[in-house]
Amino acid sequence: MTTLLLPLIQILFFYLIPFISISLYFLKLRKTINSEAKLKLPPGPIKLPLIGNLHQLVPGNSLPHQSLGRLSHQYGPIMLLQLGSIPTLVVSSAEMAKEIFKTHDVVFSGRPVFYAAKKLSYNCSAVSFAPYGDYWREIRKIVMLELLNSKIVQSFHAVREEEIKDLVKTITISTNSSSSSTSGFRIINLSELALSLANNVVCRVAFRKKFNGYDDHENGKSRFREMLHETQDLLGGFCMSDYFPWLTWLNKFNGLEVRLDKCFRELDSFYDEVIEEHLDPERPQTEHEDVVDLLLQVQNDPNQAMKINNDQIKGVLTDIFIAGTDTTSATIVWIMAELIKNPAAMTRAQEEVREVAKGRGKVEESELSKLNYLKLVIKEGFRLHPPAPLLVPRETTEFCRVRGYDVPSGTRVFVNAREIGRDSKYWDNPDEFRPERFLESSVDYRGQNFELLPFGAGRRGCPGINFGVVLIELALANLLCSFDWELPHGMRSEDLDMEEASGLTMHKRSPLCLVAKLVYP
Ligand code: HEM
Repeated sequence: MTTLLLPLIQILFFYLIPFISISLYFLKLRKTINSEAKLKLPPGPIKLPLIGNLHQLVPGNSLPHQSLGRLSHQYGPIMLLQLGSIPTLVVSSAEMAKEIFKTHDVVFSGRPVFYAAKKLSYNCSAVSFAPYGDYWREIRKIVMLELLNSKIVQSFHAVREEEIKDLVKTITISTNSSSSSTSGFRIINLSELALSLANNVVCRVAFRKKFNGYDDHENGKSRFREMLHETQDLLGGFCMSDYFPWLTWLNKFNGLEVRLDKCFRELDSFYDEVIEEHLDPERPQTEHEDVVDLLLQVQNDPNQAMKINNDQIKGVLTDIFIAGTDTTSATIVWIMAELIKNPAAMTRAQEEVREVAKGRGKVEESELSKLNYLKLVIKEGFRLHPPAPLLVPRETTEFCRVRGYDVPSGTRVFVNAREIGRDSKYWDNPDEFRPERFLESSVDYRGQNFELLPFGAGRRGCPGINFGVVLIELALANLLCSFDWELPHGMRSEDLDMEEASGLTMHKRSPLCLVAKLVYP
């Protein structure tokens, strides 16, 4: 019996399924070609059979936003590519971004469903991955009103201040121990410390536990760190079926499904543990509620229009971990790297924070509004290094005409925020880090000025902007207040690697390692 079944299964997997998939692909292709012939589509490069323009996305060592930026110089600020079998619109100018985020915002408010994201966001229960519609509207409203409004973000100030105090203490202890250095000063890995800071703040705000509190002591590993890292890796990695949906069956055989299942099970049991702890009536009360407390209150509130279940709570927690940690730490690192390369800006920012912190040696959250120059530094950092260079992909929900071009329903959309932030049409010497350019300008990053879009814009613009920015401001203010920063001995600022890494968030490719010298108040 088994000897008969085996060849049959082999025929099915190796011949029949690929044959059916390829036939379906060509049938769809014929239908698409027929309907495209009648449309006035945006310009774009010639497509190869089967893969379309996929080969042009990552030529050589380029990252997708860099390759797309180069293509847009050739084909214009609105271009259409075919990535695998997915029509993809790429928007690369402020004018075109305004068209899609303002004039056609509703049509452009869909999100494509990616294979890994669907599973890890509890079947798209997270705000960021939910399809445009009633569920997304309600869950976003809950997140905006109950979790991320400015009063609640402000209520977490003690967590931020404590974590930054710990960060300064860790660096101070390192600077006092000269054991591991060659020049008498210890080298600080700021990339690692900034990531720990963001993770600790988000974990304490989300469920009142330190990021390092979930350690696997037996194996000496941080269970949470590994889980978060794997989730980000899966969400940011390349998945064939996101470009060739007819190849979804491959995920069962290429190891992806197994990896995803394992990651999901770990994440899920971790969330279950956290929710159970929060439901324990014996749990000690504290002054402030955390995100899980707030979501459980929403779940039990009879006045809420939508009843949320535990999977939806877990989806929102995934939102907060994924969207709120790497983006913030990457920004802190890029800005510190730019300041070290631009000593005049560093000195000006330090003079400002030290004046505000006079005699106390630290900046408090209530004093951030006085740091005008630091705010310009942060704007300039976001312009040059938006942590999500292509934002989060959108998808058109129906047919639409943009500046005379036809954009079919279901088109995937990338907005190249990094390219727009360096467009010489809006920015003088666009590659220069020059915070003073904002002195005479009211341009801001909150989604109203389409030449600066690190948080996106429109209905689906980032709801965590206040949460992210306040941590970035407070961290930078205190790093600049407490320490003088230098490059390691013998290194020149031209040697500092400013290359970008691939992944869900645009990190600096190599960690930022600097020498810190404690400044006494
Ligand atoms: C430097 C920090 C951050 C940056 C640069 C950033 C950037 C972005 C971008 C570009 C988008 C896509 C916007 C669009 O499609 O127009 C987004 C969406 C989102 N962000 Fe952020 N983000 C940051 C911090 C945060 C934080 C701290 C949270 C939560 C605590 C958060 C939660 C979200 C959520 C839930 C969405 C999805 C919104 C939707 O689809 O309706 N973000 N973010």
